[in-house]
Order: sequence, then structure tokens, then C-alpha cells
Amino acid sequence: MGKKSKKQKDSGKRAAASVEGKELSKQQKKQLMELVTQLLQTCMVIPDGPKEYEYFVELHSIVGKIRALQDGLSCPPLDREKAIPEFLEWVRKHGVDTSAVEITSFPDCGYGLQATKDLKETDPFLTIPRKVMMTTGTAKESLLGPLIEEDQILQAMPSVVLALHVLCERRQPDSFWEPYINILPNEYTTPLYFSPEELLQLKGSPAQSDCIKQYRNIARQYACFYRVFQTSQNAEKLPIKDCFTFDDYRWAVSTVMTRQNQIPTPDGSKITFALIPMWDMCNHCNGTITTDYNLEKDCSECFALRNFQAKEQIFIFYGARSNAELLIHNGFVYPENELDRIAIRLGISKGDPLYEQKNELLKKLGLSVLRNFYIHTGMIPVDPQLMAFLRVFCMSEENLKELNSKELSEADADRLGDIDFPVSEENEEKAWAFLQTRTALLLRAYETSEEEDIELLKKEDMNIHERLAVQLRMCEKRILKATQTYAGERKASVKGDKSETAAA
Ligand SMILES: C[S@@+](CC[C@H](N)C(=O)[O-])C[C@H]1O[C@@H](n2cnc3c(N)ncnc32)[C@H](O)[C@@H]1O
Repeated sequence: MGKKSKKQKDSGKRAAASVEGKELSKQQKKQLMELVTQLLQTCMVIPDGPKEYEYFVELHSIVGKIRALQDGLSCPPLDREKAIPEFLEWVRKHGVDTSAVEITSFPDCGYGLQATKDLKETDPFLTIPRKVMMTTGTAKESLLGPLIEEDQILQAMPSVVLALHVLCERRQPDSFWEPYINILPNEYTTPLYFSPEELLQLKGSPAQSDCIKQYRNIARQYACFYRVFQTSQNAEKLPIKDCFTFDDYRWAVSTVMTRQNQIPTPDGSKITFALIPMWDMCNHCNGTITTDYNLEKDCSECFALRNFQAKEQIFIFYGARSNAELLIHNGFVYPENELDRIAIRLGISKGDPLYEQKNELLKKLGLSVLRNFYIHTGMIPVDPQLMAFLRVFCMSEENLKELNSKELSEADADRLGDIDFPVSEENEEKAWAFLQTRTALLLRAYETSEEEDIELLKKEDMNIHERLAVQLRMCEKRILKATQTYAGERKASVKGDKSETAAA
């Protein structure tokens, strides 16, 4: 499956030669190549902190010029609604039992699956055989095969392989996966689609920098593959060779990012990336992973994560992701996210007179002197790694000497991360005071308050990108505020305990 007959391979050539609509002139092709080279050179630069946003504006402007030249060259739009009946017929023909589910449009999360009957927690509701999936394996068997064999980037990046595979199959008139591709969204809400003004809404959030890094990576990949398609003999037969637009690549990458799953290879020896038709119509909610791969039957099996009544939307759990990760990789924010967290970067200054001793102890704990930690939503925002770092950060010379002079047992290391085992009253007070101040500073980096964000979200005419950015920063502020309060309470309780002791 996925292997094309000679007839199919020839039709790939046809598709490439007759890209509907616009043909670029020689002059335009030259201009495009110059812009792609400029993009590649700009992508070589790794911007530093304060200049990062300006860098994004520059990248976005070069990409804008490329997109303008490519106007009319991208794939024609898809009509999802119209394509659903044929898609259902196709999956059923290939052995998918769709009797428990229906594809329906839901407010706020696009299409999804609705239960046609009551389902009990753990009931199986969808089984998808490998033969309908698009995988890195089917990519290797397609027209892309020779290029994958030649290109080291492709060999190391299965998601890129899958993105190019989807794009080639979208351009292939008689693709096996045509009924599946036709029900995919026309565009996504991943930050790859954000304008500089929209990205500005994330000012103060650590996610802004991650969005820029993602944009730079995808722009660089685009520029690299644009050149590969112009020069490699193994790209000659690809239906995207002469019409590889930035918009199409961004669409393909977003398709893969928002829908891919990992499955074992047929022999079970490795893990591969896959797009799983029909299963990938499920939207996300809190819970646990309930999709498994049955190697014996060679299919993906999905079970209900809770009871669902007939007519209710069936959700699955995509995995433990923060809202920033959900926005960047999945294009949505989930305010009810029980596993939300925000990254904070902490480090010991080289100017700290106890730098060496702190470094030594952190090494013993498997922590580095500068790294990202997380604070979490929920009752206890601080995890053991952060707790241990805060304690070492605020430790006295005496404590450091004592701990560095001996072999640290697992129990010693665990105690340093255990919220209920202070090193000393002084250390505890300092650690919580530090966290309280740091969260207050981080909150000040945003240009709006949580209350202002809540008001903004009441506006109905806000565009979806801005809405997502405002939702994300609102969720982040909630975590920071809760942590600030929590740290303040813990600090006060150390003092309280002290005064109690003094009174006793
Ligand atoms: C695997 S697809 C699910 C099907 C998708 N809704 C569609 O129309 O094709 C994942 C995408 O669904 C949307 N999504 C999933 N869960 C969501 C949720 N809880 N809230 C909002 N959007 C959600 C996001 O756009 C995400 O990128």
C-alpha cells in the first residue's frame, strides 16, 4: 500500500507539469530564488533576547515577499463539508467500523466526533487499520522515496517527511489518500499563521520566543527544500517540484503538527510517525491516553476515556502539554488544562561568591546552573526540581559545605526537593521570598492584567489569533499569581512557625 504503479508515477509527472493557474516568468523565478537565499541567510542568524521580535518582523517580511510572488501558485482550497460522505465511504471500504461515531462540527474546536450511542469508560469506539494511515513508511514507498534516501535532513526528521508526503499526495490527482486529504482544514491557527501584530499580543510570555523559534525553523526548512527541489535529480518527478509554495509548506507542517501520532513500525522494532484518518478528528480534553496500537491486528485502537452519552462529543487526551505547547504545536489553548504550566528560566550568577559550591551541589542533583524550570497550575505550583534549585540558590556557605562534603544519597537528594523538608528556617524563608519576587517580576513583563484580558476576551470581533494569544497570557498570569500567593503564604508560615516556636 502506498506504492504507486507506473501509471500513478507518470500521473505525478503530469501534475507537476500542469500546475493549474499561474506560471512564474523567468524573471520571477530568479527573484524567488534570490529571496529564498536571503531567507536562508537570515535563518542562519540566532537572534538574542531583546532583538528577537525585530528579527521575527524581518523574517516575516521576507516570507511576505515570497508569498506575494507565489500568489495563485498554492493548492486550490479544500471543501471539507462536501468531502465528508466520500471520506466515510472510503474508511468503511478499508475496514473502519464507524457505527459508534459521527463527524460533526462543534463550536470552538472545529470538526470532531460525536457518539451515536452511549459509551462506557474503556469501551472501544474506533479501530483504524494501518493500511489507511500515512506514515514515514508509506512516504518512503512513494515518489518521495529516492529523495529521502539521498537527504540526511529528511532521514533525521520524520515529521518533515510526513509533511512533504502529505503535500505530494495533495498534488497527486489519483492519490490513494485523496478522500482523507479532502477533509483536512484549509488553514490552521498555529503561530506559523500569526502576523507580527498578533504575535505582539504574547509580549511578556515565554511562548513568544518559542513561536519565533518555530517560525524560523519552518522558514529555514522551507528555504532548504525549495533549493533541493530545484537542484536534486531525485526531486524531478515530485508533483510539488514547480509549485512548492511557503503557504503549502506551512499548511502541510501544521497538518502534521496538529494531527500526527506515533505508532510502532510493522515489525514492532521502532516507533514511526503517522497520520491516522478518522481518529485524528477527535478533539482534546483532560484525561489519560486511551489510544493503543494492536500489533497483532496491525491497527490503532481507541477507547473511551470516560462515559459518553449518545450525541455527546467524544474527546481524547492528546498528552501532558502546557497551554503554551498546545498553542505552538496544536493551534489552540485549553483554559481548563489541568496540566498547564509555565516555564521560568533560573540561573546562578557567576558573580555569586558561592557560585562554585552551588554549581557542585546542583551537579550532584543532576541540575545545571542555568535552565528552564516549570511552575504548575493546581494546589502545589512547585515541583521537586524547582524546590531543590530554589533551596540551593539560597543556601548558606555552611549548608553548602556540609552537603558537598559527603556523598549525596538518593534520600538526601529527594529531601532537598521535598516541599515539607526545609533545609533551615532561614533558607526556607529566602527560597519562598525569592520565588514570590520572581513571579511578581514576571507578571510585570506583560502589558495587561489578567482582569484586562478577561474583558478583552468578551469582545466578539476579536480575530482568532489574537484571542488565542490573550487566552494564553491570561492562563499564564493565573499560574504566576497563584504561585506568588502560594510562595507568600509559605514564607509567612515559616515566620509563623518561628514566632510560634519563640512563643513556646
Ligand atoms: C487532531 S485535530 C482534531 C480535529 C479538528 N477539530 C478538525 O476540525 O479537523 C486537532 C485540532 O482540533 C482543534 N482542537 C482539538 N481540541 C480542542 C479543544 N479542546 N479546544 C479547541 N480546539 C481544539 C485544534 O484546532 C487542533 O489543532
